[in-house]
Amino acid sequence: MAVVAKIAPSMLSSDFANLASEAERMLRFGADWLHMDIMDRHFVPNLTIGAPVIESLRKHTKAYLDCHLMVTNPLDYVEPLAKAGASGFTFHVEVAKDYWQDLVHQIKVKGMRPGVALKPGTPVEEVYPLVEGENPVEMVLVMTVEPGFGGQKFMPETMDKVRALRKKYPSLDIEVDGGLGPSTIDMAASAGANCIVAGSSVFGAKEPANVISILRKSVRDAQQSS
Ligand SMILES: O=C(CO)[C@@H](O)[C@H](O)COP(=O)(O)O
Repeated sequence: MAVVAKIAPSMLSSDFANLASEAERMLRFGADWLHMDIMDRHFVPNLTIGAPVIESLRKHTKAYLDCHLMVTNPLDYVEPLAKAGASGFTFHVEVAKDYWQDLVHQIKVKGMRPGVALKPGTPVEEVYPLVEGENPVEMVLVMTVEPGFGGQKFMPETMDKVRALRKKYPSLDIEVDGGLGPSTIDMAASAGANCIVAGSSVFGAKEPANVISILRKSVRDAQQSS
């Protein structure tokens, strides 16, 4: 089964004081998902949002809220985020090596879609057991910058991981996040990524709808030529 292109503007680059209207604007411009960066100032050196903000946003939209947990203790967030209305729950493999099975089980029981993320320095082999296990994750998020901040430079060397994942798992959702925009998307799309997170390139554009459509076209073109 072919994987579907999903374009997910990172709301970290939005005006947080107007989150609901920013979300509505992105969906109107063609976004498939809204990417929500949850940071605890421990796993990463930045602090952003948590369940209360997801809950507030959920009151204004039915959109898929793709939550990326850059936190040291993801288990603590399962119940609150489920209650808040999160759709996807992507945790980092670096913190969950000893208990990912329980974590994935709880995420699914609470009705969310589990994903696993890995930092640029983490070997891709570390997520294989999570994709192949009895209770597998449904998406792998390959970080293409060091997690923590928007507006960083895309790291092309992370594409080896995307290529390896796509070769091994033809129907897996593979997400990339960090430094993606019109000048870098072809590298990610041709490596096999189908879920594209983009913050500054979309929110900083004069015409965000154009950027969203360029990102989608690149993924579709790469899929057709593969
Ligand atoms: O998770 C993160 C940063 O840790 C990202 O979601 C960024 O927010 C993406 O922003 P750009 O690199 O596209 O500006």
